[in-house]
Formats: sequence, C-alpha cells, structure tokens
Amino acid sequence: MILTANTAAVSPKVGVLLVNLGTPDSPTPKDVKRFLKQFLSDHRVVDLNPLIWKPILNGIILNTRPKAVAELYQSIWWQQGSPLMVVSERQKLALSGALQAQLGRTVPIALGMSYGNPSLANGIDALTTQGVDKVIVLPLYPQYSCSTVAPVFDAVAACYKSRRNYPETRFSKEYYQHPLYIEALAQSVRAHWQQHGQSQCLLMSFHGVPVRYVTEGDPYQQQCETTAILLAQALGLEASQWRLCFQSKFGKEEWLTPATDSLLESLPKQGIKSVDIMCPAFAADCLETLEEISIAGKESFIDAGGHSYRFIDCLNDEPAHIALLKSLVIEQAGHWLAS
Ligand SMILES: C=CC1=C(C)c2cc3[nH]c(cc4nc(cc5[nH]c(cc1n2)c(C)c5CCC(=O)O)C(CCC(=O)O)=C4C)c(C)c3C=C
Ligand SMILES: [Fe+2]
Ligand SMILES: [Fe+2]
Repeated sequence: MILTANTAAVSPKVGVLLVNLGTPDSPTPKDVKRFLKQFLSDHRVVDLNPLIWKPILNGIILNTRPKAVAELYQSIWWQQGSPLMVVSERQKLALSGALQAQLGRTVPIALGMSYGNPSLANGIDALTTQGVDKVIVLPLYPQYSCSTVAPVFDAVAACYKSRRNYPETRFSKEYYQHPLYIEALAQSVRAHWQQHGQSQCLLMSFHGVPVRYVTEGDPYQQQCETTAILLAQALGLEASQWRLCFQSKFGKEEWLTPATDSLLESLPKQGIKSVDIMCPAFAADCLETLEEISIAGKESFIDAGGHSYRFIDCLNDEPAHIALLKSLVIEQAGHWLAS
C-alpha cells in the first residue's frame, strides 16, 4: 500500500479580537460595584501591596464609590446601553465591513473587554468556535501603558493557560504615532473647526497614570507627548495654540501633570477664554470623556471665567478611524491573509 501525504495547504482562518477596557452592564450601583471590584483588583491597575489595598478597596471604595459613579453613568447612558459598549459594537461592525471590502472575504471579529462583559475569554471562544486558528489581538489603546495594554496580554495568556491547544496569536501593542491614527485625529479636529470655528487653544487630554509607573518604565507619558506633537504638527498649530494634559486622577499617589481639571481652572486667568478639548487616548467615548471632560470639565472652565468650551468626540466609528483599525489588522496579519 502506498501512503500519500496530504500536501494540500490548509487555509488559515484569521480572526480579530477587538479589546477595550470594559464598562458596567447597567448604570446601577450593584453592576458598577461588580465592575469596579474586578477592575480595581487587577494588580496591573493598582499595584499597591494587597495587604494594604484590599481592605481599602473592600472596606471603603466599594462601599462608597459605586453609588456616586452609578449616578455619573446614568447621566451619560444611551438608550442602547453604555456608550463604550455601543461604540465598540459599531466599531466591530464597521471594521468587519471594511475588511470584507478590502479582502473579498469575511474575517471573524469578536469583542473582548478586560473587565466586565464580554470577557476576553468569551471573545476568544467566539472566534475559535468559528474555526479561527490565527488571532490578532487589537487593544484599542493608542498609547501603551502597563495599566491598560499589559493586562490584555496577561488575560489572553491566562485564557490559553487552561487549554491543550491555542490559536497562533499576534498582539498589537501600540499605535501612538501611526500616520493613519494621527490623520484620523487631525481630520476630526478639522471637521470640528469647520463646524464650530477654531478656539484659542486645543487641549489634548490624555488619561493619567501614577508618575511612579512611568519612572518604573511605563512609556505611556512619552508616547502621549509624541502623539500630541505629531497632531499639533499635522494641524499646523504653534506652541501657544495647544496644550497636553492628563485627566482622571484616582487615589492619593502623584499622577502625571498638568492635570486637566487644574489646567481648565487656570486657563481663563491666563487670558485663554475659549478651548476645544479632545481625548486622544480613548478610542471610544465613555464615562471619562462624556461626563468628566464634556460635562464636568465644561462646568469648571466656565465657572473659572471661560466663555466657550467645546468637546471633540473620540474617533469612535468614524471612517478614518476604521481605516486605521483595518490597516493595523492587515499589518499584524502579514502573510496570514495572503493565502
Ligand atoms: C485606578 C487607577 C486607574 C488607572 C491607572 C487607569 C488608567 C486608564 N484608564 C483608561 C481608560 C478607561 N478608564 C475607565 C474607567 C475607569 N478608570 C479608573 C481608574 C484608572 N484608570 C476607574 C476607577 C474607572 C471606573 C469609573 C470610575 O470609577 O471613575 C474606562 C471605562 C469608562 C466607561 O465608560 O465605562 C476607560 C475606557 C486608560 C486609557 C488608562 C491609562 C492609559
Ligand atoms: Fe481609567
Ligand atoms: Fe476616571
């Protein structure tokens, strides 16, 4: 009997896991508490000694913060759900269409959230049950931070740990200076100016992190600065026409400065009475942009003597953003998509 080897190439099935931070299932104290507990128990996010942190988290924060934060979520919640989740679903749909149009075939895409639902493991399961054997993990954080991107890597590895086999996996780490990212940001600012006119100053408010994370090696601050400089150049702004700042301080430790809230209070006294403000570290609008920046930030600025405060939406499912995400997928896939 002659045995013939099966030489037919097995076509790889490539899938994409779109990742973001996650959000509560509903804007109730109970669901907010469950979300915060999972998120704030991650040592990558808060790396204090657990013997000190756990009693603070369980004894104080989880007994006080959920009620207050649930009210904030209620103020920005959309009819279809949490803005972060609604936008993520739209991004998934739009990216799927863009890849289909470019490649002439369907590329399975799943959402996976670092905290809350659907989990990263749910997302990977959704891909593998469709026969995917090559996964591109695309965390939607333009700038790498040990508090956001690294937990995605940890969670994917943890998910594979319990499996006999796992899909070949590529991981997109950052895209803070990708030309299509800078172009998408620039386009969104130009479109905003066209509609509303240009303010005296463009504020680029990035999410903050503790200074210690940066001194211990997190490249986040440097990457935010690079994004900001490239964007200012793309828009032809002079140094006096833009500012970088860091929002959302949490806890007692020193965080990156200048802090967005302090800056907003000080600008009117410096003669800057009109600002446009954007959040380039967020791929999707969420509590931190729609409440903290668009609502609370405006109040601080106007109370401090400012006249005009205009929030620029995140890139969300804008076509230029989807073109960037498509490009990131294709760059990661390399020869996987050739066959
Ligand atoms: C505890 C410290 C925190 C660090 C460090 C941090 C980094 C960080 N976060 C984002 C993006 C998002 N954060 C979101 C919510 C959120 N973040 C923190 C704290 C830290 N973030 C908290 C406690 C919360 C929950 C809300 C609150 O209690 O204030 C979200 C989701 C918002 C939503 O709409 O559900 C995003 C997205 C980045 C990019 C980042 C560092 C680079
Ligand atoms: Fe955060
Ligand atoms: Fe926050």
